[in-house]
Amino acid sequence: MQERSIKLGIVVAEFNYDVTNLMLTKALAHAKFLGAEVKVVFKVPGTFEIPLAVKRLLARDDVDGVVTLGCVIKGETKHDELIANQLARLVSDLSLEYNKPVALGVIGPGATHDQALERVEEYSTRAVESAIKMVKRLRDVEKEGEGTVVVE
Ligand SMILES: Nc1c(NC[C@H](O)[C@H](O)[C@H](O)CO)[nH]c(=O)[nH]c1=O
Ligand SMILES: CC(=O)[C@@H](O)COP(=O)(O)O
Repeated sequence: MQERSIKLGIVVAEFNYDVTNLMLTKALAHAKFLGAEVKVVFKVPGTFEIPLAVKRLLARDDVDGVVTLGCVIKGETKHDELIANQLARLVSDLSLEYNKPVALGVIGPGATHDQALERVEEYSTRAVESAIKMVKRLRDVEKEGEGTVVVE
């Protein structure tokens, strides 16, 4: 039986765009490599604006899961922690609210620019893989079978 297609949305912050644009490129390529369709890319000014965009994409019937991409670089204050910590909490809450996976592809907080560049591929591809795996496994877990059903 042919597997159902997987449709993703990507929300990417424009802040630190020299980093996040590389992340977007990697994420799009990895989604294509894994056979998923990216229906929409929503660019927001910064990581702080990601949650509202995620909420809008999760409400779409043609989006099975959302990948978030951002880069939060340490400044002189703890402003980076404020942004990153809120982001993680809010997107996790949205995932539970909409019963759809939201993958975290946000570098930081506390990152230097060099550390961010070193993590572009790891964070982008990991977030795409997580979203795709969770879409598949959330579908599989509904299947009923004889004995123990292992979802993997
Ligand atoms: N310092 C970083 C920001 N700051 C901007 C905020 O995300 C937001 O856009 C602004 O406060 C207006 O609401 N954003 C990042 O993505 N990364 C940073 O390092
Ligand atoms: C994470 C940021 O918004 C960063 O630019 C803040 O810098 P600062 O902590 O020096 O205000």
